[in-house]
Amino acid sequence: MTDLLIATRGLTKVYRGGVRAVDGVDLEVRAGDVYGFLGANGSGKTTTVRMLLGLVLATEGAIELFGEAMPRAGASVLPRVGALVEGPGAYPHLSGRANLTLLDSTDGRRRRGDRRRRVGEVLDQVGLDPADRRPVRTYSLGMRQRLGLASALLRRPPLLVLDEPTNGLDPQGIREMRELLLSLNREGTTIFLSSHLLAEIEQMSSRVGVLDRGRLVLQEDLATLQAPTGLVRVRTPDVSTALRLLDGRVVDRGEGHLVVRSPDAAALNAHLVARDIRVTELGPERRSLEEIVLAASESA
Ligand SMILES: Nc1ncnc2c1ncn2[C@@H]1O[C@H](COP(=O)(O)OP(=O)(O)OP(=O)(O)O)[C@@H](O)[C@H]1O
Repeated sequence: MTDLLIATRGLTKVYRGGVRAVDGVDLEVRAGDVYGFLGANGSGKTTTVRMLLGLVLATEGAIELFGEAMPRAGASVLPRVGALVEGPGAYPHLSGRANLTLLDSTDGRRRRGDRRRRVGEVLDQVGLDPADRRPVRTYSLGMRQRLGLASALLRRPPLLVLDEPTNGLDPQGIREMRELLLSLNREGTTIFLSSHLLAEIEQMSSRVGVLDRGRLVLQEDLATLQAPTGLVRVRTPDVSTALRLLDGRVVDRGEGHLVVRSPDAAALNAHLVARDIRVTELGPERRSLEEIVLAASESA
């Protein structure tokens, strides 16, 4: 499991009272991934994230972060992991800046002289005003979420583990968070993020894991999942002429469009245009993540 930044085998959590919140999960997160961990409310995402970070003890199974067994290797591994878990903790009577300064001072390996600059940089990065002196208790949920991310970034960790990072953010805040995470990923940070929002995972992730009632029902690269299906969607005002021409290859038709079996969209386009069929739009069909997730959950 060593070339993976996060690897679990048979990870299971049974809470007291018998709730099997996580059931035999094998995660594989590679360096450079934006791994979208998708699941409905209550499917076990938070429990999994907490086990990865050593905050909840697994009932069964193994966890490795950076190839080292958790929670045993926590002291050497966790400084390399930036985490944002539900309800980021901060001192409510202090400003965001003061909270981060305090946090930075607990890390003995950090140079004191750089602290001001370091703290200013991460505040800036997450879109909080470094000059803001208001106490955290006056912060909105979105501002607290940003502060939580700033704390996670303070050590410039190569791996971020984020539980629902866009919780409480407005659409503009969600977009900023997405752009920030993608830019960190481009610079080399591996990101594991949980979400119950399909669209969010579809827009951000290179790899997807889907949790359904505690079980991992799907884990695959998004590009593989959304590879062309061998079908091409054609939009044209000349549906009936096109239908006659493509007889036998049309698998579906609708108002102003056809779905055609064809391995080569460009060749199909040339064929239609050569027969004077007006094409307003044409492209390979890809399954949406929603369709993929529904199919995986149904067959599990
Ligand atoms: N401390 C606990 N004791 C008992 N059961 C728990 C505990 N924490 C979570 N559970 C149960 O475990 C299951 C999974 O919960 P978990 O919070 O991990 O899911 P989730 O996917 O993160 O959901 P959400 O998106 O709502 O946070 C749920 O049935 C929940 O009620």
